[in-house]
Amino acid sequence: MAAVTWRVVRRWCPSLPQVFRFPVAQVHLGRPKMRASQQDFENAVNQVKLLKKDPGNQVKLQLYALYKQATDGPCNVSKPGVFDLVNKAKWEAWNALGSLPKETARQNYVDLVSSLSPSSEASNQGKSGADVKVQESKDIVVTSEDGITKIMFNRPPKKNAITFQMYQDIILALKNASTDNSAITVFTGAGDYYCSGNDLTNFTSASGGMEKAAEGGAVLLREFVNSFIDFPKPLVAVVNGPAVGISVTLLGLFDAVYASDKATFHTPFSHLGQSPEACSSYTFPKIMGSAKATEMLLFGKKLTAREACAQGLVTEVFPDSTFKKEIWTRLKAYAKLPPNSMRISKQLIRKNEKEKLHAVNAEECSTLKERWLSEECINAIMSFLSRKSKL
Ligand SMILES: CCCCCC/C=C/C(=O)SCCNC(=O)CCNC(=O)[C@H](O)C(C)(C)COP(=O)(O)OP(=O)(O)OC[C@H]1O[C@@H](n2cnc3c(N)ncnc32)[C@H](O)[C@@H]1OP(=O)(O)O
Repeated sequence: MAAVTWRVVRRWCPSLPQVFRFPVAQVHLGRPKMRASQQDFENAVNQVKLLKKDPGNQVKLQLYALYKQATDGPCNVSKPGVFDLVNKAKWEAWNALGSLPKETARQNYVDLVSSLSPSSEASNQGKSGADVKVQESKDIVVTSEDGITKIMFNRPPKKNAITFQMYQDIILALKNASTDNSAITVFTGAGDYYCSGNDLTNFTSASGGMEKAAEGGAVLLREFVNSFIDFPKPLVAVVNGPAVGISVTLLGLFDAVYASDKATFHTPFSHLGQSPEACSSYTFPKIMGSAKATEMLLFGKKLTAREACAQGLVTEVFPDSTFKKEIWTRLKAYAKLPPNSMRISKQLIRKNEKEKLHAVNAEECSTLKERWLSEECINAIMSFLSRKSKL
């Protein structure tokens, strides 16, 4: 099987990868699908041979890398010489998958092949006997176009507040984006808000009592933030409007943050009887100095986009009237830069911080778990829900 894939890639990949455009594909994410079986994987390998349309060199390299990872595990061969262009590109694609588990690589391979041939997914599911209906998630919309995977909060009637399901959808979206053929990944919001933070009804509507909900929430939050800490490609936020709570704190883990001049940045944790998350207790003082971080994280000072830019949390601010046009033109140009180079540079920048970020995340989550059970927090949430308080 390896030889077949190797031949296919070699035939498809006669020169160094150029920058290829990928066709527009909209992927609605829902609950994680059943794990791909060995049979699904083998079916997908055979399906690749039958593809009528050349999917482009980027995709073929990704297929090669995932195949090798799924069958041989992490890259274990030495890097080809600098003039061995094709093999070097293949080696780099495989090596970039790091320690991705074999099962995950197998699943990603099957998903990637499914996305190339729309009818194949249904037939794969039929063959494995899994009659799993993939539930579409209307609240997180993931699209891929022009080398950019866009993950959009899509719950405008609730100002894009994040439900437990949306946290899970985002974890899955980031997992898929880390191995898809896009060069960069972008978060943005639908409607007038970027995101109003954690949905304050998450805990009150959870079955099984507050204690169980707090326990589960802390585990989910930790995994959610970890997927941002470990995300391997450039991660960009396009902040189209006000941002609150966790949607602000996460920005410290992004590689670039572009904002409309209508955006505001608000972390009202003390008002809610809570404490900072998403590593902001570490990233914010580092980005803006401890005095300014204290004003935001302890006193809940809301920043305008220009203030946030002056503090280093935002990369650049645009007039709202031209924001979308200007920013997408720019991002499309960035997405044409060599993806491996960007990924490797990000790895260098993030490498020395990772251990620290994971430790901070763990501590923030266990602190929050306690906070969610505190009287201060419960009263603040009840007050919001009974509309006595608005931020
Ligand atoms: C796994 C768990 C991880 C948890 C991590 C910890 C995260 C912490 C945080 O994110 S803390 C921040 C939480 N967010 C807030 O406190 C914001 C609360 N919302 C507001 O203060 C306001 O709604 C507003 C300022 C965002 C917008 O005000 P306004 O323009 O006047 O609109 P409405 O208030 O009428 O809102 C419209 C509609 O949306 C509902 N809504 C808005 N935000 C949230 C929210 N965060 N949670 C739940 N619901 C929200 C609001 O109730 C209205 O609903 P309705 O039309 O009344 O049904």
